[in-house]
Amino acid sequence: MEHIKCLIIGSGPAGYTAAIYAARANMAPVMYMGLQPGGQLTITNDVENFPGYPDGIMGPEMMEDLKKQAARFGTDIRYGIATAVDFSVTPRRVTIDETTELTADAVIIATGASAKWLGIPSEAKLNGSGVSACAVCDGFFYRGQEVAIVGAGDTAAEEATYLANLASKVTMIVRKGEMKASKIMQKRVLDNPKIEVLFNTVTDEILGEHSVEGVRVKNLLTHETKEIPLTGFFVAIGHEPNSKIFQPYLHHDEQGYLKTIPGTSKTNVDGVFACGDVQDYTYRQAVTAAGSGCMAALDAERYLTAVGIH
Ligand SMILES: Cc1cc2nc3c(=O)[nH]c(=O)nc-3n(C[C@H](O)[C@H](O)[C@H](O)COP(=O)(O)OP(=O)(O)OC[C@H]3O[C@@H](n4cnc5c(N)ncnc54)[C@H](O)[C@@H]3O)c2cc1C
Repeated sequence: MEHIKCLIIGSGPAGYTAAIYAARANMAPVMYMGLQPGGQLTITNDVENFPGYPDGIMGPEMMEDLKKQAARFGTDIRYGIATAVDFSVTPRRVTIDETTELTADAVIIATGASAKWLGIPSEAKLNGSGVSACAVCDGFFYRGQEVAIVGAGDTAAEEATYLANLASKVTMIVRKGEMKASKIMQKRVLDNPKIEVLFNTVTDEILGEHSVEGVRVKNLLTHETKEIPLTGFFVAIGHEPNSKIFQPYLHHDEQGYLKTIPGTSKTNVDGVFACGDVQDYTYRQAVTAAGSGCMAALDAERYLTAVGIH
């Protein structure tokens, strides 16, 4: 069975940053990239808020740069998905693609979180062309334009308020007769003159051939449909952290986000570290993921030194 000193699971900004630091610290990191090599940024176009790119950069290109940088220092980057773990034994045991067993002295989990989508065909067709699951990332592109946001929780309410600072009008589409968001967030939305909330309403179809031109919504009480012209369509119905296989061993919240000791990347299991969106319900940005990837590599290096593994 192969033994690895530092195993990194996931190849988003968190995983690659951890790999750069781990490789430069002589930790011989091995990375498994998972189903989505490069992570969430490979499904977006312009990234304009990652420091160091004054003219912005395409998401896939930025992830290719990160990959090259991690490889340059010797990271062993492999295709494969971690399908099972056993963190009750030392060294920690990980199964790749249900067949390959390996052991690792330190494990860095950087498996990210996946946005939940409505699942309608027009949403998939226009994803990245006006459809987005990240208001903080993409709201800027719709300055002075009309947008819609779907969702009813705190994140949707927060993102609607964020969008209202940029867009000329925000239509918030809420399936039920009330929001799930906290009372204070609801009030903030309802008091905002730039936000119109459509209760008991669902998205029938996002309109447009090559980019979003509008949305057709349906009122569930009256069954009436109407078309609203707009250019941006945001989905804020939640994220699912990719943490299922780790949950039997690692502390997590009710949504599955892994818990780390505040101010560190340490989980409740020695030698197992978590970074990026899989442990971050709050910020979920590339730069915060990268920052926590750096923390995970440094925490792993100090752990290996402390237990005498060189
Ligand atoms: C449409 C969109 C646009 C965005 N735009 C921006 C932006 O402009 N600026 C910004 O800062 N942020 C943006 N974000 C958010 C940003 O993409 C995330 O915060 C960031 O990618 C999180 O990085 P991560 O490394 O934690 O995880 P991810 O990028 O989610 O990567 C997770 C990695 O883990 C792998 N993985 C998962 N499970 C397994 C497994 N079992 N075994 C092995 N590997 C596994 C996946 O294959 C993937 O490589 C955007 C997000 C979306 C969806």
